[in-house]
Amino acid sequence: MSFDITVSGASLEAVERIVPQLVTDLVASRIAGQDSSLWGQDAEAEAAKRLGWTEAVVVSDPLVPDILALRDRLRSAGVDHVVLGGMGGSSLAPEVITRTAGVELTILDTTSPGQILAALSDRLPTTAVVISSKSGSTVETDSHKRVYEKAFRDAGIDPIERIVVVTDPGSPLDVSARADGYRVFNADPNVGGRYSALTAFGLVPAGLAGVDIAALLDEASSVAGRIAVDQDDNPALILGAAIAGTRPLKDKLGIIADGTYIVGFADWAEQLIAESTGKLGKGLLPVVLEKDAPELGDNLPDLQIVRLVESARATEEVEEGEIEISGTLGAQMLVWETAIAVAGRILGIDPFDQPDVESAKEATRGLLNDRPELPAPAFVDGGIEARATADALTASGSILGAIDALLAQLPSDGYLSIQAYLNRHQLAKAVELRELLAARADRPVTFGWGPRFLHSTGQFHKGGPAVGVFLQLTADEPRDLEIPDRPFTFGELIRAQAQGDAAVLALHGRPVLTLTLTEPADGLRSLLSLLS
Ligand SMILES: O=P(O)(O)OC[C@H]1O[C@H](O)[C@H](O)[C@@H](O)[C@@H]1O
Repeated sequence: MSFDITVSGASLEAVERIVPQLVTDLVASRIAGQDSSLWGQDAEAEAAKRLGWTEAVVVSDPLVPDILALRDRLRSAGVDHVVLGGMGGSSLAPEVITRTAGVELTILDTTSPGQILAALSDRLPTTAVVISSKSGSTVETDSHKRVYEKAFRDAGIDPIERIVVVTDPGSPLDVSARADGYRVFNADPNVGGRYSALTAFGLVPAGLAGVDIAALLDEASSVAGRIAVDQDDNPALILGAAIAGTRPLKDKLGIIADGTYIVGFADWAEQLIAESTGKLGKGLLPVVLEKDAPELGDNLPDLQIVRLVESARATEEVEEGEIEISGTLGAQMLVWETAIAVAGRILGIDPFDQPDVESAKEATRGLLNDRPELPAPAFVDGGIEARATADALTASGSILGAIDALLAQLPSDGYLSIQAYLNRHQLAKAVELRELLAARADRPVTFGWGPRFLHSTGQFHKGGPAVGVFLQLTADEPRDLEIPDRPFTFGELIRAQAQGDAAVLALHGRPVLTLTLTEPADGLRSLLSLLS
């Protein structure tokens, strides 16, 4: 078992209709051969520098001994804890890889001051930090590096001994880290962030944390031959057609872990699917669902279920209308990457760009420069401040009324996105809002931690079909944290990120309700009880 897929219902019909054409067009072998003309003329220049992932397994192989040697050196220096600072493609793959292997890796893909302070005070004397950024210019990751450099120095530890950098050759981070004497791993610059799982970005943090990364590459390698051939049973062609070819298009992909040994696969797949396809008003929205999610009982015509099952089950009868997939983690990563490239061709979009991500970053920068006063809340109810992009949303003067007014804006093909700019560890229960609101909305509901999701599903929210409504949760965190040599703190940054994204969503005509928990723990408790 390296990878199995079974399709039924509308997705089976799509596979039967589309795969023969994909075979005739030699799509599989052309992807494997890095043919950049597959997505049309407008996409060709970008695709020409974004197809390196097709040979990632071979290119990455020589990295493995270097990573393992560094792991041994750090361990013999007493390191027993690895932290990763990185966003999007630079953290999501290491997350699923280490969670699946049951190996500890502390991931900082946040700007929550409380969450970062907690990491800084956790085993600092025996900690190594991986700073990962392809572009080498991501503000969150640069800030993680700055605070850890200071913390190590303050503790009398030379940061050069403890910080490892992963970046593309020639990036600003590559240049400065090499000049400072850090250990740097470079990755193939012809691979985009969300396609970088099997490159240094997935392998360095996971390998240093203790995962058997050679085995992961072997898993991917075992499926590489099958996905490169122009045949009807090529699993990447089947998956691409099944998710992107249904008629009418079922453009919400409900991904359910149901027996797979992989922990958190959908968190990784979310970025690959949403950021690759969500543009030009089109795209596939990944919705991470539990086995008993309210959406499953709603018989939603635009929801395609993808069930990740254990190996034996994939060969049994598939649940009507669903796609069932099994496979090892390495194999799944490579098949999904290829399938999304195939889906891009079917949908008529460039799967390798992310034209709308920059807009939220720009808005954030503008707010940090200009420092406008936060507008007064429309109302405060039980310690929760409410602000919205339209007065009608807050006219009721109550939290429940405002949430219902937001849900009333949902079109029949819409979705609700919950965006929690919160301390993920302290307020972990915020994820429970998803089930409660899905039961209330009768439409698909997604949940993302901010600012993490901005580098993942954020592209879809702005570039995909304009049918989303947005619930932002922010908090007045009790402690803030300076970012060394920066004119703003983490607290100011996370606030500007939420405000900046809301402003851009509003420019796209989308409704946004922002609830600020002035006492975070109490506020979340009362929100959960209000909705229960
Ligand atoms: O690895 P970095 O260059 O820091 O980028 C991290 C993330 O940043 C952006 O938001 C991109 O849209 C993502 O695709 C990328 O994974």
